[in-house]
Amino acid sequence: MSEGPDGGRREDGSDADGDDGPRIALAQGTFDILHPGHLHYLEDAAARGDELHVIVARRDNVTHKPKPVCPDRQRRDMIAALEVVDEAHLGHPEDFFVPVRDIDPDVIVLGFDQHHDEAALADALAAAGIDAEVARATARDPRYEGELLSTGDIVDKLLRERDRRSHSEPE
Ligand SMILES: Cc1cc2nc3c(=O)[nH]c(=O)nc-3n(C[C@H](O)[C@H](O)[C@H](O)COP(=O)(O)O)c2cc1C
Ligand SMILES: Nc1ncnc2c1ncn2[C@@H]1O[C@H](COP(=O)(O)OP(=O)(O)OP(=O)(O)O)[C@@H](O)[C@H]1O
Repeated sequence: MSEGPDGGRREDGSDADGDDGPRIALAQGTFDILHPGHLHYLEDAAARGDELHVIVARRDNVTHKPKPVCPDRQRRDMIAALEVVDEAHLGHPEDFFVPVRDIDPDVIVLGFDQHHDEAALADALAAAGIDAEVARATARDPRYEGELLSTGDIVDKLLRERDRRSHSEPE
């Protein structure tokens, strides 16, 4: 499951796979309109390895909530530009494990509210012959009045403001 303070390295310094290469952490998500909650998640994930790779969900695969407004490549490019991210990957159209095999992570870090179940994911990884721990990041709590820590909240506020303006402007 999770890792120790040194990110799960063994006495000999090797990582979960027993090799001496960098310990790879993997995060994933939609990342439509970036906000401090995303940064918190990615910093939490990055702290669990030497390198952070991120899979950005393809729009067509986002079926559990409203689809992102920003195009796939734009969302990937924004994640790739973050200092804390070593590499951002646009997810596979059909097989979620294709990029996982390419990245070969030591730990897959789920977001604090991500709808994936750790145990189910661990079982699916084992069944696919993928050797990676599964961990869950913490949530960022609001640090100041009005901080927007959800893409959905940002969109809702934008729509409310636009609606208010359109009703207050003279005909
Ligand atoms: C291990 C793992 C691999 C994934 N691989 C892909 C993928 O290849 N393509 C994709 O479109 N989504 C992939 N996803 C799904 C999305 O990245 C993300 O988990 C899902 O859309 C929920 O994102 P949200 O927390 O931003 O709502 C993967 C998720 C996990 C946990
Ligand atoms: N406030 C937050 N604190 C920590 N992690 C967060 C926070 N908000 C989002 N995340 C994480 O960022 C990842 C990407 O989330 P996503 O792109 O769905 O953003 P979101 O703001 O949660 O979107 P939505 O509001 O549409 O659900 C997920 O793993 C999610 O858990």
